[in-house]
Amino acid sequence: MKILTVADQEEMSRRAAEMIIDLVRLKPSAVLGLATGGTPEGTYRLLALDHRKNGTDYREVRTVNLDEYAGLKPEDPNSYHTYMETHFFQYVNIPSEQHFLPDGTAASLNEECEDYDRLIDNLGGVDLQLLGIGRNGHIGFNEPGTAFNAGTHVVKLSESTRQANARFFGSVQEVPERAITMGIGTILKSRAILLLVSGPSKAEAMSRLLAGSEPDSNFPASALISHPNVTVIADAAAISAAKRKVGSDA
Ligand SMILES: O=P(O)(O)OC[C@H]1O[C@](O)(CO)[C@@H](O)[C@@H]1O
Repeated sequence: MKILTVADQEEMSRRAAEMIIDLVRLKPSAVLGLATGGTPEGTYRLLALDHRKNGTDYREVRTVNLDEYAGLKPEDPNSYHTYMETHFFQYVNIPSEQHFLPDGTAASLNEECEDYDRLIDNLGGVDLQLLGIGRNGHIGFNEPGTAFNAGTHVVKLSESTRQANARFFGSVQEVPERAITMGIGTILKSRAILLLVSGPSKAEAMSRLLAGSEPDSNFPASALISHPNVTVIADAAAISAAKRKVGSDA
């Protein structure tokens, strides 16, 4: 796992956008695994800017998102379908039939999960998976305790995740209790993984990544240790808060 420390969230976003642009230029039909949440918003903004200014071409790109809330229709303002449209898809030229997200309203969520893993395989697998990290170390919506070989599945969201995401909804009660997420096993099949970590709220998770602990299912991001091609871009705020945490725990 390669850990790059950068000055701030803007530099983190710029480095991440550069990696994605380089990949798309090298492999125009790349399969991009995409993430939601606050962390990647700057990266999407810079990709949109680059597309407008430099014309990076996304016509052949396919995208698969990590997760979606159960029960939210694609057009719901809080769905991850809407997030992706708002922050990225509307600004670049990926044909809409090449955007894939799990359907949180499918009649059978379990079948939807199986279909989603099949879809990713049929696309030839993910070339680069973008990830954020939850305060408890979750990746996608894989909460602590998830098996590292799990495929796409339905999860019950932890209280801390619902609290953290309440800022996007009116209140914590409105945050759905369940979601569909790519499993850690699905994520680990990606050929390359780019994990973005920003801000002091990620101190606990970042300190565990820095410690390079053994894979532990209670800390989902530790699954990434076993993957041969993981880059972590962390801003100084996350790194220094993590180091302070290690110091105060010692
Ligand atoms: O980037 P944020 O908003 O801090 O969220 C971190 C992680 O939590 C999630 O939003 C899920 O709770 C992930 O999609 C994201 O990677």
